[in-house]
Parts: sequence; C-alpha cells; structure tokens
Amino acid sequence: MKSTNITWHESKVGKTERQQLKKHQSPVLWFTGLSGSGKSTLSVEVEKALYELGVHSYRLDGDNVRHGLNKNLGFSPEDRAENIRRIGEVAKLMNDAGLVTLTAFISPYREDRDQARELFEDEEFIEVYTKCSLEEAESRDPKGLYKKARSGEIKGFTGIDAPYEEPNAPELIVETDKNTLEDSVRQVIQYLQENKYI
Ligand SMILES: Nc1ncnc2c1ncn2[C@@H]1O[C@H](COP(=O)(O)OS(=O)(=O)O)[C@@H](OP(=O)(O)O)[C@H]1O
Ligand SMILES: Nc1ncnc2c1ncn2[C@@H]1O[C@H](COP(=O)(O)OP(=O)(O)O)[C@@H](O)[C@H]1O
Repeated sequence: MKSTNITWHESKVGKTERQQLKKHQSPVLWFTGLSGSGKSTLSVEVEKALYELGVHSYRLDGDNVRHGLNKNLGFSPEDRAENIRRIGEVAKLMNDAGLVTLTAFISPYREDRDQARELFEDEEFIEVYTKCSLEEAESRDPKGLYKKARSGEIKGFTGIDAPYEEPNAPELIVETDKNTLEDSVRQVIQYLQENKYI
C-alpha cells in the first residue's frame, strides 16, 4: 500500500439498496479454464440469458480487458497475478454496484483465484470451472494460439509450457467437452435460480 492519509467515504445508498432496486443479488461468476475451454462463449450466452431474465450484469473478458485496463501486463506468473488482482477488485466494485459480474479469464493459479475470492462474502464468489481436456481445447484452437505455442512462436502458453491449476472445490463444473453449450447455459442459470441469486 503506497498511499497514506486516505479515508473511506461512506455512501448514503449502499449495496443492499441497489440490490433491492434491481431485485437480485450481485455475485461474481468467475469462469476459469484453459484457453479454448469455452469461458468467453459460455459467459456471452449466460450474459444474454440473464438480460432476458431482466438481470443486470456485466462481463469482463481477458482478451478485452487486456486491450485497456491491463494492457501493460503480459503472461509471466507475476503479470497474470496482477491481472487477476485487478479483475478481482473491478468485480468487487461491480458487486457493490449491484451487478451480476461474469469474469472470463484463464486465471491459471489457484492462489490468485483464492485471493480474488477473499475479496467477497462467502456466497458471492461463484467459481465456474469450464472443464475441457487439453486435447479438445487444442483441437478447437479458435485463435490458432495452440498451434503457435506448439511451434514455439508463443512462449509460456497455458497448458503447453505454462501451468493450469485445476480448481479444488469450484461451486460449478461445466464440462464443455461433454455437454452442449445450451446445457451449460442452463446449468449456470439453474444454479443462480436454485440458490436464489436471481
Ligand atoms: N502465453 C499465453 N498464455 C495464455 N493465453 C495467452 C497467452 N498469450 C496470449 N494469450 C491470449 O490471452 C488470453 C488469456 O488472457 P487472460 O487474461 O485470461 O490470462 S490470465 O488469466 O492472466 O492467465 C487467451 O484468451 P482465451 O483463449 O480466451 O483464454 C489468449 O487468447
Ligand atoms: N459446449 C461448449 N461450450 C463452449 N464452447 C464450445 C462448446 N463446444 C464447442 N465450443 C467451441 O469452443 C470454442 C471455445 O472458445 P472460447 O469461448 O474463446 O474459449 P476461451 O474463452 O475459454 O478461450 C469456441 O469456438 C466454441 O464455439
């Protein structure tokens, strides 16, 4: 912490009031998984389904955020940690704003994800593991990045020559190499409804 002499300024309207106005809770759906596992595809569809249900949400996606807020970060373990730290803090602001937040980052390190989780109250952080075998993700290769990683053109690519640490106890596991996209969307929405988030 570099800044000193700073104080917290309370609002007269808080998270509870904003949630009451919107008539739903504001958890973060933290999608994590290999490149090509379906984080973006699934979160886009879940966002659409939430919109159709009248739920206010916002999606933060690795590729998009790295064009702006996090454009000074690369893919070293330290930069990935800082990427995830900032996203955790942004998601926390959105949580306070009363939005359901969907984050779609590889977030390969357990420790980084757990630090993000710690920013939230217990039920507000929903870790969604988009589980997909490396073989399947690599065969999809939607951006041609696995091919580049295999040829050595990209170094430190997750799953090839950089680690992906599977979640130990995610709230949800969505098997994108076994289930259809429609079933996966239903699974996530059902979880939110059954647990009275929306
Ligand atoms: N070295 C390396 N490793 C992994 N991914 C790479 C790399 N270089 C570029 N890309 C592209 O960046 C996207 C991942 O960014 P993230 O912010 O989600 O990564 S991380 O959470 O900080 O690990 C990832 O997007 P997704 O495929 O959507 O996951 C890739 O398109
Ligand atoms: N059941 C599924 N769920 C999600 N994506 C799927 C599924 N089946 C096939 N795909 C395809 O897999 C690719 C996943 O890419 P993407 O969503 O960009 O993954 P990520 O964001 O994890 O890198 C897309 O081309 C998508 O159409």
